[in-house]
Amino acid sequence: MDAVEAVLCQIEETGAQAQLKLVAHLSRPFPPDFIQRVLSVSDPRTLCELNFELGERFAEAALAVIAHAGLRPGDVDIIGSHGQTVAHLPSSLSATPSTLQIGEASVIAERTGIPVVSDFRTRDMAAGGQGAPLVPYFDWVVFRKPGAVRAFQNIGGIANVSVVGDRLDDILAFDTGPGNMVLDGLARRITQGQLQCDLDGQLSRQGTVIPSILAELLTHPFFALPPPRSAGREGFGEALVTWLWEQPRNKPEDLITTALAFTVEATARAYEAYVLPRYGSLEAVYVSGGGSRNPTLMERFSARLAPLPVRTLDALGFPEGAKEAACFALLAAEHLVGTPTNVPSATGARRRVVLGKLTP
Ligand SMILES: Nc1ncnc2c1ncn2[C@@H]1O[C@H](COP(=O)(O)OP(=O)(O)OP(=O)(O)O)[C@@H](O)[C@H]1O
Ligand SMILES: CC(=O)N[C@H]1[C@@H]2OC[C@@H](O2)[C@@H](O)[C@@H]1O[C@H](C)C(=O)O
Repeated sequence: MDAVEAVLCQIEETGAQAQLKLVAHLSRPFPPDFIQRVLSVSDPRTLCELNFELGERFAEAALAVIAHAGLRPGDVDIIGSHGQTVAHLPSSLSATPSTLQIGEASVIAERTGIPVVSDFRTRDMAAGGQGAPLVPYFDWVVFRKPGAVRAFQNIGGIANVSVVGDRLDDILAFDTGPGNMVLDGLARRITQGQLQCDLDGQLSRQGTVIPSILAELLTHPFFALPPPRSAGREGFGEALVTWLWEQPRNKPEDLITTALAFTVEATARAYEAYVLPRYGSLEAVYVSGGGSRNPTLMERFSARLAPLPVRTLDALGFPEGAKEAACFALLAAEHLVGTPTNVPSATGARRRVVLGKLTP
């Protein structure tokens, strides 16, 4: 931990015949404050174990879906694994833009015998981008319709939109803001852990919106950022849920109804600010992600965007819940042939780059 040793070697031949010549060597010390920061990472053991545990879970899921299709691992060329985002810090949140997805690809490759492409976001970020959203390339390849402009709205933990016309370099895509993250946190608190989310919209349907809290939520600094922009748990996670929960004298059902209105309003305002001024009108908005399974959310989002048609992605014959995983299957396949799959107009990267890392 004191320094980084850098060597340049010339290596001829391979295996037992390999011959290594040391060409140069430098030792570059770390500054003391950097060493202190590395030493102070608060819970490296949990992070280390979770990386491998997630790898096991992802491997089991991959083997299960292959079996479900009536295939064997040997029939599959490549696995694309997005991983679990544990931190996402674009330039708006950190002087060291960075992002971390875990779920060890070596474990997946070892358990399945299939090569894995993983860690898709880092190269885009290294090229000056946000590292997100990455789904626009997939939306354009799979769902574009000649002559039409379609919006693809994901409502996951975070919500993001891709607006797709004929040309890849003309895509507008960005994170609109909160999806289900705030709702999930409140649902857990309201039901003392009985429900992990606002299941089927049953909690948010019972309350009324608290206008003063909604107005305060909409002053969140994320909304002042123009696209390209991306969000995460850092802005819309537990800290925000705690703030909401601690607002005095409110009924729990009114708080969750207000949180749902927050997602609806933040998303609709993103269309009004950036999408509609640029495109005029859209063929339709196709919604995917868990939020599309919340009827209260879908009703209020459709009503807010009317007369724009709002449908679930299933209307195009593609199951909405499968979209993000399918996206990373496509990005993994394109990694193998060297196709750049980030969309600089969406992420803000300086250039198009090949995404992902290959674990053979
Ligand atoms: N039946 C349902 N009723 C209400 N909410 C639901 C329902 N099913 C799923 N959800 C919500 O959807 C969320 C998961 O959505 P999804 O799987 O699209 O997100 P993710 O992919 O994990 O997040 P992200 O898209 O931000 O990466 C759950 O946390 C939950 O809040
Ligand atoms: C850092 C990260 O994991 N971001 C996710 C998250 O979930 C939705 C939204 O925020 C989006 O930007 C992204 O996922 C999709 C798949 C994307 O990159 O397009």
